[in-house]
Amino acid sequence: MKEHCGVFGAVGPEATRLTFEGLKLLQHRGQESAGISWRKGGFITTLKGLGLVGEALDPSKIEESNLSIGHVRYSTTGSVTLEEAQPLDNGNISVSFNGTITNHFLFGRYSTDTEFILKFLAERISSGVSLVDSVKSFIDVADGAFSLLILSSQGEIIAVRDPRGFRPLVIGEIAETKVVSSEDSAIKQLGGKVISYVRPGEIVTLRENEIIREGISNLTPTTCSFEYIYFSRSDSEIDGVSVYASRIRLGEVLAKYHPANGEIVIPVPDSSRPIALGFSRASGIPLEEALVRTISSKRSFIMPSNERRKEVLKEKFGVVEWAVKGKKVVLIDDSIVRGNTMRRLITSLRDNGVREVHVRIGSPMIKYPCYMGIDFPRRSDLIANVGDVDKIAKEIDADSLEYLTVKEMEEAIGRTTLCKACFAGSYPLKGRYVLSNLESVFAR
Ligand SMILES: O=P(O)(O)OC[C@H]1O[C@H](OP(=O)(O)OP(=O)(O)O)[C@H](O)[C@@H]1O
Ligand SMILES: NC(=O)CC[C@H](N)C(=O)O
Ligand code: SF4
Ligand SMILES: [Mg+2]
Repeated sequence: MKEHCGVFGAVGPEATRLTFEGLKLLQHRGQESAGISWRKGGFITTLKGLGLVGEALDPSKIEESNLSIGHVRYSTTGSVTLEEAQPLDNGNISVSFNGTITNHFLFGRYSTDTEFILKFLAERISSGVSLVDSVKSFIDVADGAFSLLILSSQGEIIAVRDPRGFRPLVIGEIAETKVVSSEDSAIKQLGGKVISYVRPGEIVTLRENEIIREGISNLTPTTCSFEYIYFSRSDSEIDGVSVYASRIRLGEVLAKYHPANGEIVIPVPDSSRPIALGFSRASGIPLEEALVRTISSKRSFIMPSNERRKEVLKEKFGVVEWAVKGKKVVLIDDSIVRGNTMRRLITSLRDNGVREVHVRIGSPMIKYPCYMGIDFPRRSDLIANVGDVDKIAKEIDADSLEYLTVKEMEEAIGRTTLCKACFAGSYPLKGRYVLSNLESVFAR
């Protein structure tokens, strides 16, 4: 799957430096491109590049400013080009966003949903509507997921979270500077503190001397379960719920309802580590770090094509033969999407003399596409499509395979206000869409 993106913004002293540092701490959310916009003398400048933050942005080209937003991208629309990288600016406003505008195609032909947002707002503003009111009419018409930052040449940043709160967004402060970030771990690691998680539907205006918060949605939030399962960093809290604690509990609940007859528990690094730890503690089966992740490897799931995903996986894992040879192992991952990771790992484990592989997954089976910020837009891409659990087990060559149920996942995360569309098929969207139409609109 391709997924999310990360957004970071700052108002106050050292805004651009903090944005640059913040983006590095959100790198797990997007690895295709990175960009920063800042305001100097009433003008907006944007610097963008392809690749990781360190490759894409030369810090010596970033000017000092007290108003800045940034982005790390994992595309869900369009392609991986510099033009489509974010932030996207028109000289007047600059837009940086995490999510997918599910209905953007109903408003015209845009290369990305970000372009739609920018043009929608620009059109309202040019007809005399204020930025905040333009944002309000955007919220009225847009469907889907958006944690969105808008930097204005007038000297403010507006931060908005969609009315269902699909993606995380948090405001905080680092010394004198007000910041907004996809995840609170970035704020805390930079020495700052959280002011508040942005509430679903809320519009926050950040200026040097004030924060104005308005508008809250009365819809039940449906925050993406995958933020807890895979996407966010373990040291983040989403809306006050610890991602690490959720992952530990996913493992404990997995051990409780889906025990496995193995001699060691092996995590698939990185994101399943706390899940495997929870499973190991609850089951009493010792944990072995028998898969070693190549230090330079990227997240495979957020690569833009299946070829690139497989390339990443080829170099990603080594197996500690000493730890696994002759053993029955319980292999824990947070999710199976296309099955690339599992296929590859089980083959490697067997090549290293493993006797039995029992796979336990810390999420329910992914059967439906996502159009709310994560990039698995076609049913045919999902391994769940090959049939029932036994067929999938056969496909990945596992001796046994079990997933959590949706209820068990909710029990573990400790939150029922979650989106579960990719597991259950019912989409918490405003509009009703025919799945096969969305599949062709979002096919890339
Ligand atoms: O079934 P698949 O299509 O292979 O996708 C699922 C895998 O992708 C993710 O890992 P990823 O490599 O993206 O990142 P991680 O190192 O953070 O776990 C996820 O944690 C699974 O391991
Ligand atoms: N993952 C995301 O949040 C992607 C943002 C936006 N839909 C894009 O394609 O650039
Ligand atoms: S469909 Fe799945 S991946 Fe997409 S927002 Fe909902 S829970 Fe998250
Ligand atoms: Mg993984």
